[in-house]
Amino acid sequence: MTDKKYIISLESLGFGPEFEVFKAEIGEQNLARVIAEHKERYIVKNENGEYIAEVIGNLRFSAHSRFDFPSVGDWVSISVYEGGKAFIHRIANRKNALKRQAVGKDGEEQIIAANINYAFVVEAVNRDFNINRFQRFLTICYEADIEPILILNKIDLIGKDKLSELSKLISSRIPNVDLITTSCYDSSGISALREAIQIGKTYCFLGSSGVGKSTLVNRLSGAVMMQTNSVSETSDRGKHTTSHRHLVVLKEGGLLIDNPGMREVGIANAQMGLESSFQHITRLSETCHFKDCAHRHEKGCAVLKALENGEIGKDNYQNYLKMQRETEHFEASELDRKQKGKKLSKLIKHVNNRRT
Ligand SMILES: Nc1nc2c(ncn2[C@@H]2O[C@H](COP(=O)(O)OP(=O)(O)OP(=O)(O)O)[C@@H](O)[C@H]2O)c(=O)[nH]1
Ligand SMILES: [Zn+2]
Repeated sequence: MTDKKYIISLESLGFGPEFEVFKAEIGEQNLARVIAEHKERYIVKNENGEYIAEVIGNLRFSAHSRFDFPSVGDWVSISVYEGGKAFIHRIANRKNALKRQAVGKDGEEQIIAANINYAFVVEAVNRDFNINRFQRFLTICYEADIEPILILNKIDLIGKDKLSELSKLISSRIPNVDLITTSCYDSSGISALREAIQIGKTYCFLGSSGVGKSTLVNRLSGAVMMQTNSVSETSDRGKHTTSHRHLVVLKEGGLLIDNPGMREVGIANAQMGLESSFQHITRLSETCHFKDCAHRHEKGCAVLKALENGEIGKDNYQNYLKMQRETEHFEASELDRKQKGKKLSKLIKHVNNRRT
């Protein structure tokens, strides 16, 4: 066990009523949250401190996929043994999970983090600013049932006029989602951001590479209660052990997950999220002549009509189609994967039958 002086409650680690049953089943003393993941080693934390943990054989053997392994943010049942080490026995049902498609394996999903309340979706104001990407990340949030908050960062790079122009654009395209404008350089908006963070809630940062996610996390955790440095004290691999995903517990409450590798986030099976992030288009599509209208060239398409009369922007429409295609592609490749799996198992049966 390490860092005894940082004793905190389960609630401040994000524990909520949805995990009460799990807690009752395993006993409070065995409950912990996964705060870091590195290969197959984890750091788990509870009221007593932090432990380096690995999954027990049973869990490993019964696992069907990556989903059955712990990920950052999971609540787990542990048993502690000597030297601040623990075994992970079970994972509580996830409230939600942020997923991405594994690199190179078409269609297969990986869990990035679990049990998240809010996502800070970050875009920077420089030349790369892209409202479609904002919307793309929103789609991911809605699909995962994570409430988004928009951050427009690096506002030190532009003047007041440009900022108000961008803010207007964002609030017209994405109404009903809070927007915080920040600069890590001159600190503007950082206190507003800090105020938006609630005690015991888990936040992840989404946004493409270079928008300033890590810088923002560092700014917020300037008074970090506890980075997960305890691993480096006990492991032989030094500080870099924690370079993977981890959950930072802020001194003033609130839990942050920085997400390196969010670059490859794709729209995995996000039909539902797509519908909520393009509410206007979805509402229109209910009045299309054909029920399965793809809004591309169909007769009586309400979306195309709205596009024609300027009710929806061309940009918005094209972005919608692009994400639609991606979703379809994902669904198709997943189906393909399942069919291949079936074919393979048939083949194996066939071979086995011939042997006997
Ligand atoms: N001008 C300006 N630069 C910033 C600001 N915030 C971050 N940067 C710079 O932007 C660059 C990228 O910042 P990071 O925090 O590494 O970006 P990231 O989103 O974490 O990127 P990945 O880790 O690749 O996903 C760094 O050089 C930062 O110093 C800001 O508010 N203003
Ligand atoms: Zn249509």
